[in-house]
Formats: sequence, C-alpha cells, structure tokens
Amino acid sequence: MSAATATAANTKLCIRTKNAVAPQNVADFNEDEAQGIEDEKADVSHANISESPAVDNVVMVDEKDTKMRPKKRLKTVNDEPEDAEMVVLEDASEQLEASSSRVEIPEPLSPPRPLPSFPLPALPDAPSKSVLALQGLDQALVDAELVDPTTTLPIPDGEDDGGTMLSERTRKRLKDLGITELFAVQTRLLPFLLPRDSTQRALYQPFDPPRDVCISAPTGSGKTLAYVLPIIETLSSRIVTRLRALVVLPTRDLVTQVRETFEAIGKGRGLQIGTATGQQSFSHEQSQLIADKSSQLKGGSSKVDILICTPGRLMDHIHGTPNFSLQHLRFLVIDEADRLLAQSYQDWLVQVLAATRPPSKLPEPISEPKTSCLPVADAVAPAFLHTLPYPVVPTFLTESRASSCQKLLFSATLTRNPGKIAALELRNPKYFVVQESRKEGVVDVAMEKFSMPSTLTEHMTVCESSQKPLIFFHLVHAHNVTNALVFTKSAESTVRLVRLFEFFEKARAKHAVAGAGQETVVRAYSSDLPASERKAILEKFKAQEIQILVCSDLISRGIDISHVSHVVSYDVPVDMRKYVHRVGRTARAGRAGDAWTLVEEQEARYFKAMLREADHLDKVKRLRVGERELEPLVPNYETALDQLKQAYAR
Ligand SMILES: Nc1ncnc2c1ncn2[C@@H]1O[C@H](COP(=O)(O)OP(=O)(O)OP(=O)(O)O)[C@@H](O)[C@H]1O
Repeated sequence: MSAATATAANTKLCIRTKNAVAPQNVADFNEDEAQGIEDEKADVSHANISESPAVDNVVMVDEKDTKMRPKKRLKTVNDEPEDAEMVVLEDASEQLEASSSRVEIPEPLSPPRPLPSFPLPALPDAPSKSVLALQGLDQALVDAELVDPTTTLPIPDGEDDGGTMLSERTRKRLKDLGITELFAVQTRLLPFLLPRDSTQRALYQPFDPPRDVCISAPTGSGKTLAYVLPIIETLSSRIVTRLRALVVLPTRDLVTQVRETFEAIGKGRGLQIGTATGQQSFSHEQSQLIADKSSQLKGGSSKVDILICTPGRLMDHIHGTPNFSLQHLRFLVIDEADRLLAQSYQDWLVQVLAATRPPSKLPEPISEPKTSCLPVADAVAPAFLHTLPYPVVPTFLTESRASSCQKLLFSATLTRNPGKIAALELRNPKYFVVQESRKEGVVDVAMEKFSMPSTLTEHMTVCESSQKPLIFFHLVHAHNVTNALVFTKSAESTVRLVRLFEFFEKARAKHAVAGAGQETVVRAYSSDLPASERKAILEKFKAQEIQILVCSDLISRGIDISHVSHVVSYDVPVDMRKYVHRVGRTARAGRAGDAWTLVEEQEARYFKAMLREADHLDKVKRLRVGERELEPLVPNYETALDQLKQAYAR
C-alpha cells in the first residue's frame, strides 16, 4: 500500500508492523477479538504482499469494532515499540473496492453470552448451642450415667450389706458417725468401685486393670465419702504398707479436711495416712513418708498407705525423695479436678501419670551380674517386674504391663474440655453425672450448666457501688445474716471490708440501747495470713466464735463447714464456676442455705448474662433495698467511713 487515505464515513485503522510477529498485546484481547484480528491480519497481509512487499503485517479493523474494544487496547497498541506504525486510511471505501475481491469483511462480534448464574449466597441454619456443645465431646461423657440426686440407700446393720457393698465394720463405723444412708453419688459409685467379685477388688490387677471414673455432682453432695469409703475398704486387705492411694487437692485446707474424713472412716483399720503440703520442712515430710531412705529399693519404700497432698509438694517428693514410688498405686484421686487440671503446677499431671506407668523400655538383658551386690528387688509391683535387671523369660505373665492404678476424678463443675480429658489418659472411663431429671443430662455438662443443691435459695441485689457496704450491713442486721462466708475479690478487699465492718459495729454498739443485741464478730481469711493463723481462724469460725468470715476465693472450693447458713458474694464472681463453688459452701448435705450476691449497677448486665447462659437466672431472686431501709444505718456508716479513712491515713 503506497499511501493512506480515508473518508469520514468509513474510517479504518490499519496497524502495520515491521515484524511478522503479531503485537504482543493482541494476544491479550479476549478470545473472539484475538481470533478476529488474527484472521484479518492474515487476509490483509495476503492482500498486500503483492502490492507492497515491504509491509510485513497489516491489521485492518472496522471503526465500529474498535469502539467495542476497551480503550486500553488502543492505547496499548499506541504504546507498542517504535517499529509499529499506525496509519489511518481516510478513504477506506476505495480501498475496500480495490480489495473487495480478496478481503473478507469480518463478521460482527457475536453478542456476549450471559454468564452462568450461581445461587444467591444464603446463611445456612446455625446449629443450636446444644449441638455445638456436643461437638468433639468425649464419647464416655456422652454415654454418662445420670444419677437422680434424690436417690438414697439406707445402710443396714448386720451381715446383709443392703447393696451398699460395705463391710459390716465400715457400716458400723458410719453409724457411729451418724451416717445412716448413702447419698446419691455414693449409691452409684460404691457398687462400681467395690464389685462383689473379689478379684476386682484386688490391689493389683495387671491383666484386667480397672476402669477410670469421672464424677460430676453438686457441691455438698458427699463426693468425699464416695471415694474415701471404697479406698478404705479396698486397702484394708493389704498386708504390707505401700503407697496405694494418692489424693491430690488444690489447697492445704482441703488436704487437712480430707485427711480428717479418712481418719474418721478408717479408724481401727491400721491404714497409715500421710499428708504433703509443704507446711512442714521437706526433710520432716520425707521422714513421715519414707521408711528407708538409704538404699535404692526397686519397689520403693513407704510409711503410708494413703497420701493426701497438693500437687506442688507432690512434685518435690517425686523428684527429691529417694524410694518415693507410685508404682503400687491402686487409686489416684483428683478432687476438684477442673481446678487442678486448669493449672499446670510444673506439669504435675504428666509426671504423676509417668510415675504410675510401667516403663516400656526393658533394661539391657544381662548374662551375669556385674557386681556381687544386686539392687534390692523389694516387692516390685507386678507391672514393673520387667524393670528388674535379671534375665527375663517371656511368659504370659510378663505379657501385660498395665498399671493397676484407677483414676477417680471429682468435681461439681467437671471440665468438658476434650484436651484436658485426653491429658488424663483415662482407661475406658465411666462417667457419673448427678443431676435433676428435668435437666438435659450430658448436654448440660457439655454446656457447663451445673447442678446446684436443691436446698439452696439465691438472691441478688443491684446497687450503686458506693452503697455496697451499707447494703451489706443492712443484710447482716435486717436479714440476720450470720454464720456467713463473705467472698470478696482480693485479699486486700477482705481486710478493708472487715475493718469497715468493725468500725461500723463499734459505732452501732455505742448508739444502741442497752440489750439491743451483741456485736457481730467478723474476721478476714485470706492467703495473706500465715497458715497457723488461718487454721486458728477456721477453728473459731467452726466453733461459731466468729459469725462472719470475710474471705477471698481461697476457700470457695471444697471447704465443708456444716453450719454455714449464708454465703454473700460481696464482689461478684468472675465466672459461673466460681459462683457455683462459692454458693456451694452453704446448703450442704441436704441442709437449707441462702446465697446473696451484691451486684454493682455496671456489673448487672454481665452478671445476669452469665446466669442466663447457665440457665440459672430464674433461680436467683432479685431483692430491692430502698433508701428508707438504709437511712437508719447511715450515721453509723459515716462514722465508720471516717474512722477507716483515718486508719489508712496513719
Ligand atoms: N451419706 C451421708 N450422710 C450424711 N452426711 C453425709 C453423707 N455423705 C456426706 N455427708 C456429709 O455431707 C457434707 C458434704 O460432703 P462433701 O464435703 O463430701 O461434699 P462434696 O460433694 O465434696 O462438696 P464440694 O463439691 O463442695 O467439695 C459433709 O459434711 C459430709 O460429712
């Protein structure tokens, strides 16, 4: 083509390149476009080869076609390297006429096909909370046996045990202690742990080890006796003292309490009971627990049959006490299991489980003893026999190396956390859940809707934070709140509240008419106090010399003081578990009890939401205290406040 001409009506673009290669950008067009242009290129270049051999490649495009293309494309073409030229042919009709015999007019592009349509996005139905709660749940928990909390079983005299599975001697002991019937949790657990078949009560069961047990039962429902009785009954058959039962508890106070129960039930059975809490020096504890510290005994050495301890001190003995061995354990009790599992205490659980488990690695077989003095194989547990450095002749007796240790887990707020449960390495576990029949069984445990004692009444009072002390004093006097445990959020708050209350009581006594009632004795109880002082305070409270004990959550779990008639949460508990354990210090063993929670206005929403989540809001009655009821207390309260300010200023 020698020149470019164009008419206004029929303008065409002609893209000319020196190379035979199509411009790279053409390949970027959509498929139809690219194909169309390729066809055109081919046709036009054929048409022009004869007229102008210098032109290597020409692309002709209808203007209307270019309109359909994105502008970007034209721009891209213009941006081609300098060797690409664009020529506008003014009179394309002439050219068309000239080449009509050779150039095919391209077909107009077919209209774009509609895109395939997809269904509109929609939210699937959300699974219910109960369905979600059951996700990933331990199958043994799903298959839990539900126990009606009203179930009881009378404890008969004489030879017939009446289904309690208890020996006559133990039944007599219970009667002496004033216990005439078994509570619900005991009625199910005793037959499970004390089967009639005596082989299943054996101290060692390496071929058919016992199943582990998890128990969820409300506060004050008698869980302690539910494990103390089977342990005493089973261990009473022992001849040699070995460490056969280990009870792990979260606090020293609980260790003391559980020890008392073991001593009361096991009286006269000859079983040795020891504790390890760190209250005494380590060497003193060692001398209490271990008979022989000098030589390395493969079977360990123990002065006690039953050890009750806190996890920290247990670790110290596992690592630092020679001949302290857990290989003979028949029972491992983890009371307040959810609390203990929540805290790692130097990985205490992993280490305890490892100490009960027979090592899988056998010692190197030795043909002849290297020394004349062999380690003393003093009563090694059957599952550990293979660890002796003697030639082992495999027989069916050496095949099974399972530990005979049965794990028993207890809590009023048992964890559902599959990870935590897996860490326990439970053996074919059996769950018992003591729960009212109207509830939803395992789903409730899974959703952490814990059962409460049926004899408990609950109240909440919403108030301004500045009025909280005044309302507390009002409760004490107007609702006769005595024999009460009052929970605050910290050790420091307990001290402050006690001082304010003491000043208030003094001011009140000063202005009271003669004989208008005695001063209420109130004391603080928290981890800030030395252990001996705490013990003395608790004794005084049990003896009712102290009417109100203001405490931190240190004793919110497990502590059993029968005469506690009121529990006041002066500061709201942080979660439902804490609430359950706090209020559970009253209404124990079928007695009546009353729980009060003082809720600051800004906390009310959270607190109610917490109760609602646990399906418990309707159980907590709301109590309003009017200004008129508080008015008479105000002068003494203001005096007390002034005195407190002065005391802290000093
Ligand atoms: N069969 C029974 N008859 C009478 N009293 C019992 C019986 N079993 C237990 N008790 C008493 O019930 C009280 C509460 O028992 P225990 O302390 O074992 O409760 P718990 O379930 O462990 O509570 P928590 O979850 O708060 O630790 C104790 O004083 C105990 O002596």
